[in-house]
Amino acid sequence: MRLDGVGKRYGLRGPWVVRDVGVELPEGALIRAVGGNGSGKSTLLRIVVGAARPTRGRVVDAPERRAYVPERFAAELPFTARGYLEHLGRLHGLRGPEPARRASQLLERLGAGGFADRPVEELSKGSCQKVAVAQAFLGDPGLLVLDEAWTGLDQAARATLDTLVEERSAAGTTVVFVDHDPVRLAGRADAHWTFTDGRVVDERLGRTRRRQVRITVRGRAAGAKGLTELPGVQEAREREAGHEGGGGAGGGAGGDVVVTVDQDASDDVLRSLLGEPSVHVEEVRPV
Ligand SMILES: Nc1ncnc2c1ncn2[C@@H]1O[C@H](COP(=O)(O)OP(=O)(O)OP(=O)(O)O)[C@@H](O)[C@H]1O
Repeated sequence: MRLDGVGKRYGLRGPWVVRDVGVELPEGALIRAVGGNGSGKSTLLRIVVGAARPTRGRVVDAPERRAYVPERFAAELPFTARGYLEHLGRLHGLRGPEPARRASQLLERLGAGGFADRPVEELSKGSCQKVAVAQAFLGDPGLLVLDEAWTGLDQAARATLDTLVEERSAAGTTVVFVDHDPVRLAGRADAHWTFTDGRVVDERLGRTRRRQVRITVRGRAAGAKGLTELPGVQEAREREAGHEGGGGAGGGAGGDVVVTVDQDASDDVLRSLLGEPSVHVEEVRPV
């Protein structure tokens, strides 16, 4: 994905708050946006995620599935926290019991299980922010944009959000985030976008990501279990059942397993997967 000559002004004669921005968003990159108040970060993030249109320029090759935690979350919702997340889960393509399972799991992880059945509009600001965060992790997006998503969360939920972001990033989602804490995900970012009066300097941090390959297999009865012990395997994850393109059975029994493996070890891992009876290799692709 990339932005090409993107500019934005509000109103016909308003000042340009984003000017001629050309940046690349490589698949799976973790990008931090940095800059003073009013420098254009939120405006550009809205354009990146498709929540606003650029006045000039264009957004090229944006992934279809996108998730967003906006700077301000509209809390006047006629739903309970759980009901809202389940509803969104279905919109994200989750089927059967999956929306409920994922909603409960995310609310628990964020320490929000205790108010899952209260109306969102009655929740405290921090609790509401947990719902705002949870909704962005329901699906399996190609792009995730977080605009000060940590703000208002308690310490435990902030740490959980760090972990959720790292999980998504390891799974190949491109992530763009803004946060006031300068050490937030320190050492993890692949690039910094530094904003000054709407202009952006794209600094590649040269974090050496090892080249990796993602192998999707179906029919492995033991799910992801044991796969991370194979040399070169960085992650093995059961794809959520009921998700579009996901395996049907769930719990790993016959569902899809996505294995992320260092490229140098990928031939050996493929050989051992192909050696397993009843395993079908669905897809092999570089990350
Ligand atoms: N809907 C809007 N209508 C008019 N002007 C806007 C609107 N949204 C933002 N602006 C203006 O655009 C400029 C950039 O705002 P933006 O929110 O993108 O900056 P930011 O870097 O995210 O700031 P902060 O760190 O304070 O959140 C500011 O001058 C702001 O007042």
